Amino acid sequence: MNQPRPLFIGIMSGTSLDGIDAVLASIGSDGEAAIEAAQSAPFSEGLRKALFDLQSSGPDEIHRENEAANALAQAYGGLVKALLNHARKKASDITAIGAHGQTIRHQPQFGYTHQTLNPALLAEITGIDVVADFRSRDLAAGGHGAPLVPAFHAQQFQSDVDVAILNLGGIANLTLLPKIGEVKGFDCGPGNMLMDAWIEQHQQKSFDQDGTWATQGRLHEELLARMLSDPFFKKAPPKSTGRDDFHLAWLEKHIAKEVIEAVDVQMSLLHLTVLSTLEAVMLHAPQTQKLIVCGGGAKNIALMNLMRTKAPQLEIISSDSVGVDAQLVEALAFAWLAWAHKEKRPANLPAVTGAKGLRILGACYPA
Ligand SMILES: Nc1ncnc2c1ncn2[C@@H]1O[C@H](COP(=O)(O)OP(=O)(O)OP(=O)(O)O)[C@@H](O)[C@H]1O
Ligand SMILES: CC(=O)N[C@H]1[C@@H]2OC[C@@H](O2)[C@@H](O)[C@@H]1O[C@H](C)C(=O)O
Repeated sequence: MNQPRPLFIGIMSGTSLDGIDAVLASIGSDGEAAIEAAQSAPFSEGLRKALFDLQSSGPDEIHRENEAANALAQAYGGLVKALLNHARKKASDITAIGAHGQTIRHQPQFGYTHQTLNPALLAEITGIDVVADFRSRDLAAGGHGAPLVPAFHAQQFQSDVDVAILNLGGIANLTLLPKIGEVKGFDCGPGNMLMDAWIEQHQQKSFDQDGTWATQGRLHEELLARMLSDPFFKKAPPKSTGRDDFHLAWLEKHIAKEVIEAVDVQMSLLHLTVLSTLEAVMLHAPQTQKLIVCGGGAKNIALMNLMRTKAPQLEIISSDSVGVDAQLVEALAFAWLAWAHKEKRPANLPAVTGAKGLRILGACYPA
């Protein structure tokens, strides 16, 4: 009789700061992963603000960071319990949790990136082994420590055509999967983060549902051109980015002193995400036939429509249509990264991150 596949939990809270996604996944001996159950939860207002404030320096940083790390472990722990209840599983059924933590600083040029979380507390709360701190080993080997999902994408989205996977989270990142040849991947710039920040400032909404507000505006060509002139877009990979580089002050610098209707700025930001990502595909993998979009941005109808208008030669689909819920791809990737750690398999791709070689990622806090 076939042995049941081991179960892992993956937990992701990404740069959008919208909340936490958790998946329960079964993973086979070759790393083939399937979602068995999932739960998501928004951040409490207090924790969201604490994490947002930690993105830049300020008084009492060390104390505030440790408090946030504990609060995040409590929030992750609560979601793990809800997930186990929902799936009718016990802690002892789970091999390990892969927990990303919250990126509050990403400075690979100084040799560090920091994902806050108290993994020891998460192991204590759940009674399950916790694998965390996935990025630091790649950085220690000279890499960016990001993006890490390309190895998982290569496993999950293998295809008989040249395919690209685009994650549209706060930041956008691409994995280029040729039929033959090496997997490439890099961060390509802002995903939803600037659109989220702008609508929050002008409409007090956390995001532009389906891109409805953006479509009421007009594209401001000069603003778009100024934003696209940021050197990050032309930089050769390996490259990674975050809130450290793209934020409201960056946008305001490009608006300069010009008076532009807020809704036109939103439409221009929608174009920025679409054009910068498509240009990256065309520059680095012009042979691409199919683009699989995941992350919350895959749910933005206006954004997906604009992508299809600007790149009619590509088949552009959401990962939903190839069987993986677009919102859960990254959480599934962290379940897979925990599996890779437990199996002592390297999970970074040096061609993507720029590391000197393959490394086993993460550190384990036994239950
Ligand atoms: N229906 C929708 N319409 C428009 N945008 C949406 C919709 N649903 C989700 N989003 C966008 O997706 C974002 C969340 O995406 P996601 O959870 O993939 O990001 P993340 O994981 O936090 O970021 P990253 O991948 O950069 O770490 C929201 O902040 C919002 O901008
Ligand atoms: C430093 C950091 O947290 N980077 C995130 C962020 O969100 C998207 C993009 O920027 C990607 O580089 C990465 O996350 C995914 C999970 C990754 O490592 O592949």
